[in-house]
Amino acid sequence: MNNSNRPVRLHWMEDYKYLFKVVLVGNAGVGKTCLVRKFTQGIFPPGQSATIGVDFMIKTVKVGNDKIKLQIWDTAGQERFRSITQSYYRSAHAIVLVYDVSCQPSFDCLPEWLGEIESYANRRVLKILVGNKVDKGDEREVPERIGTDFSDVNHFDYFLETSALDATNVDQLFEQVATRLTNDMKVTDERVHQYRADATNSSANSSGPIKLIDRAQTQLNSCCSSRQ
Ligand SMILES: Nc1nc2c(ncn2[C@@H]2O[C@H](COP(=O)(O)OP(=O)(O)OP(=O)(O)O)[C@@H](O)[C@H]2O)c(=O)[nH]1
Repeated sequence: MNNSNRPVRLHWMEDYKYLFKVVLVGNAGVGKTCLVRKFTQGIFPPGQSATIGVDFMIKTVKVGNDKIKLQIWDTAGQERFRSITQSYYRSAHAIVLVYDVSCQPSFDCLPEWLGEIESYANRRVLKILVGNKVDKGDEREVPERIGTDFSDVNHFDYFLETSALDATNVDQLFEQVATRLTNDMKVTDERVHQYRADATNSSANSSGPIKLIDRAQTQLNSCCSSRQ
């Protein structure tokens, strides 16, 4: 995660540790808005209309003892909004790519969405694949195994099937996102502290403290860019 994508570290008076941006993408009608509203408001909205451009909602979750704020961006799946939604990829810490298990064409479009992610998102973004509408048992067109295989082959960090209608795995989806991002961030923070401590100790015996800190940062960047 580069500096521009580091989560906002919040002042102590705001009692949460990190704020992460999560962006949902996928074909129109796969259920992105319903997933977000189920998680943030606990409702399945009747007659949900298509999203225009982008919308966002916020929810705070607990990861261990830490409060984590998720800023969840719900993008429009319709092609005509594509240029607007692309601009939201860059600052995302996690991208949730959603298809509808009862709609084969929404699964067939996944490579196109992956192309968008590769073109516009940070290359270390957390990638989650979601097959929604599992409540539509008899109407299923995409077997779970096919979703798992696609996730593995394309190096997603996590795959699960959900239902915004009956709440299957909805909380789990966003809790996984929060947990994984928090854990990644803590590892990065520990490395930064360690390198800074090493650089400070070394500089006590050296005439070039600035260079040592620069070198530590370079090492950190190269070791942190190995994800994916
Ligand atoms: N059976 C079932 N229907 C769902 C589920 N999630 C969403 N729907 C329905 O699918 C339709 C589309 O849902 P939305 O949440 O608007 O889909 P979207 O992906 O946000 O669509 P866009 O905003 O156009 O990109 C609505 O009629 C919902 O009621 C689900 O888990 N199960």
